[in-house]
Amino acid sequence: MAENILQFKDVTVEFKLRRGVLRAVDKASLDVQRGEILGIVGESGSGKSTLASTVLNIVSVPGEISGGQILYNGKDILKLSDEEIRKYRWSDVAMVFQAAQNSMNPVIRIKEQFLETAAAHNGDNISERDVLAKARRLMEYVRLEPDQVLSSYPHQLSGGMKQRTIIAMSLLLDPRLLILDEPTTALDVITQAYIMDILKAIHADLGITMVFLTHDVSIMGKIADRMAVMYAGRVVELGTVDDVFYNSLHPYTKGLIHAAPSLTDDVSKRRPIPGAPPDLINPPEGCRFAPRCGFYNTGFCNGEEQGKLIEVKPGHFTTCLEWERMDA
Ligand SMILES: Nc1ncnc2c1ncn2[C@@H]1O[C@H](COP(=O)(O)OP(=O)(O)OP(=O)(O)O)[C@@H](O)[C@H]1O
Repeated sequence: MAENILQFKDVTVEFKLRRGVLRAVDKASLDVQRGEILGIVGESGSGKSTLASTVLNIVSVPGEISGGQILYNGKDILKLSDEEIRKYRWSDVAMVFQAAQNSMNPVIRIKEQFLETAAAHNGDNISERDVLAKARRLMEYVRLEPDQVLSSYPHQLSGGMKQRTIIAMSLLLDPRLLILDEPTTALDVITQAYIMDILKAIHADLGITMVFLTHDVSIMGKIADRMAVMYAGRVVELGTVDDVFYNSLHPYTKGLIHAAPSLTDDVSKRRPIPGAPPDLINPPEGCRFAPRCGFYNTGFCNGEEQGKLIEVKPGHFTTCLEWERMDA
């Protein structure tokens, strides 16, 4: 059986807002296997980024992790001391944030950004010389010209170059798990494909575990081994990419796949999912997808769900009670 590097167990994250409590992640459970590339897909607002931020315990204010556990190599990261978590960030787990290319410090050169990262998170005190030697090697890894890029300011680089620089920086302290939040979304298709290629090469070379978050389901087949589908704060389906694509066990997954643009498909065959995701302050009882689901109220589904992922076929999980009718 595959060994888990990371486990989310019933993780709940709440934002206490004026309007009420918004539960961005609601009892999400998910295992990440050592060495795999796991994709998490879901519409904007489904809770992907919030779930990912729990891995580093950096949920943004006014959010808080109000329930569940996040286990890294079996250890509850919510119980780490400040010193332990500082070392754990970047050296065990690194994250490339959404639109990270816009968040680089504009007034310092790339090489100083590498040095600052090492200084902030590296307990073993590698010398500046070693940090820069490593930065050069990593730049080659992401197919950038080291001397030119390391002495540049962020504005001197294209969007794709900045994103590759950030991927290189995330590898500086040899993390075992890399989380990438929409790493190619702001980029053109050619640059996207190039970055995907680089990520696959890094994965093959370093055997690093990757968690890849995106709203674009069509990317999954190009990069991931397994994929999880999130809807309204919950993980509703999980399995190998092939199983989830070709034998979907949740109507939301089917909807997402049929709504996805494809370069080869006839655009007229694209079918958007009707309606909109629920308000997470007052979500519907039972299955949150029911109001948008073609199976709801057709005689056999009354909107109940299993409440958690159930393994209905080996390695393939769903929350939908009607999974057997999914081919109908
Ligand atoms: N700082 C915050 N304050 C209030 N609500 C927030 C905050 N951050 C996220 N949320 C809410 O939590 C829910 C989940 O958002 P999240 O960003 O995790 O989704 P996502 O699937 O990653 O979408 P996207 O790709 O658009 O970021 C949304 O309803 C969002 O409005």
